Amino acid sequence: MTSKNPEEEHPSVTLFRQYLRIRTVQPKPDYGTNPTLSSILLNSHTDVVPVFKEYWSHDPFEAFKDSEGYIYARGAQDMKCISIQYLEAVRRLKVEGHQFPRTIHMTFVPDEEVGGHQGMELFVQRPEFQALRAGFALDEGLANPTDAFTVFYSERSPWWVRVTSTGRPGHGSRFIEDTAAEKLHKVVSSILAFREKEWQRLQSNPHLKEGAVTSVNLTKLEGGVAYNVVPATMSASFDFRVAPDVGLKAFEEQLQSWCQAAGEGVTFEFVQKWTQPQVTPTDDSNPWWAAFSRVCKDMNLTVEPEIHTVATDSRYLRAVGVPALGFSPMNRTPVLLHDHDERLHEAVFLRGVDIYTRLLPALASVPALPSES
Ligand SMILES: CSCC[C@H](NC=O)C(=O)O
Ligand SMILES: [Zn+2]
Ligand SMILES: [Zn+2]
Repeated sequence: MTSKNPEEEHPSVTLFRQYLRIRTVQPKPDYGTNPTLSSILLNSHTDVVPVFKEYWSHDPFEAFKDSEGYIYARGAQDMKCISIQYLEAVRRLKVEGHQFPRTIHMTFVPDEEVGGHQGMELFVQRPEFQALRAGFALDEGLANPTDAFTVFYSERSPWWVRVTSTGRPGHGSRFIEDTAAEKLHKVVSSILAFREKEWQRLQSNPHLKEGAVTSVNLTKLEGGVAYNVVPATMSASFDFRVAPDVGLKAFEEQLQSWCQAAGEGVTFEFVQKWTQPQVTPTDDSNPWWAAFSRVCKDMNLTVEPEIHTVATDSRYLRAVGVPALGFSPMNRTPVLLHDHDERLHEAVFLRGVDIYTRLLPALASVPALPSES
């Protein structure tokens, strides 16, 4: 059966034609990649967070470089640096004529900074994503002010919770009982007491890193219409970041009981709720980790494996079974993502290109996994 419409071409014919296009001409045959193996996905997001221009030393979209070599711009760390480092490393490897068994894909995705719902969350469900056959992914990490590099193997689950309290209204001059504010205050106290407990747990155990405990911040208070009117409803919004070892069902029950204990008419809703935390193993049973850490060792890089404190697109990749490491090759660099004067030293940037230039060949040469043979 033949077809005139190229879109209807039999997949075997397409494959045959793709094979014919690979120039396996002696004496320098380009044997190409091994497409039966899963690929390496280099992910970066292209969106950045807003700026408060008046607090910046330089225009945040000018990419000003000072006399010492610091480049100031929104996205300098988060994460336009990495997009270009990936491209530069791949370009170098191509110029040098390297070929690896595994294909390397790069994705430049939108929407990460507002949750990835229109970006990676959708993309991982698409046939185009399946077609990449990603076996392992690299995505963003964080800068590290010390000589070491942080690498993230998991992340906390963002739960954005809005607690709404209803109560008796009335004149602001009276002792009204069961007010919305009184009940909301109880919930706020319970949640801030929990926050304090987690903070103390982190402070008292030097082995615990920030990503390993649950954090919460009260980020919004809403309600009220006038000074002398007791409102019938008020709300408080919280940004919880739930550690990956926390039982999520029990945690939700805890939220429920804090609200119940505050009295009648206190409810909560989720504005963001991630429930599929995954951990990418960081031992040599994971061949991707073995390859990653071997390169770091060979390059004398000290690596500190941690749980990411913020939510990145890695969570969507891990949730569909693609192991991922969050890695931004920026040591000796203060963590300035989302901050004023976000900046990166050009030498650190260039060193990052060198690091990817070593990492990519190793990752793209990981031998066939048991599941691939
Ligand atoms: C909960 S979706 C928001 C994702 C965002 N990511 C980066 O900052 C974050 O606040 O962690
Ligand atoms: Zn980012
Ligand atoms: Zn960000």
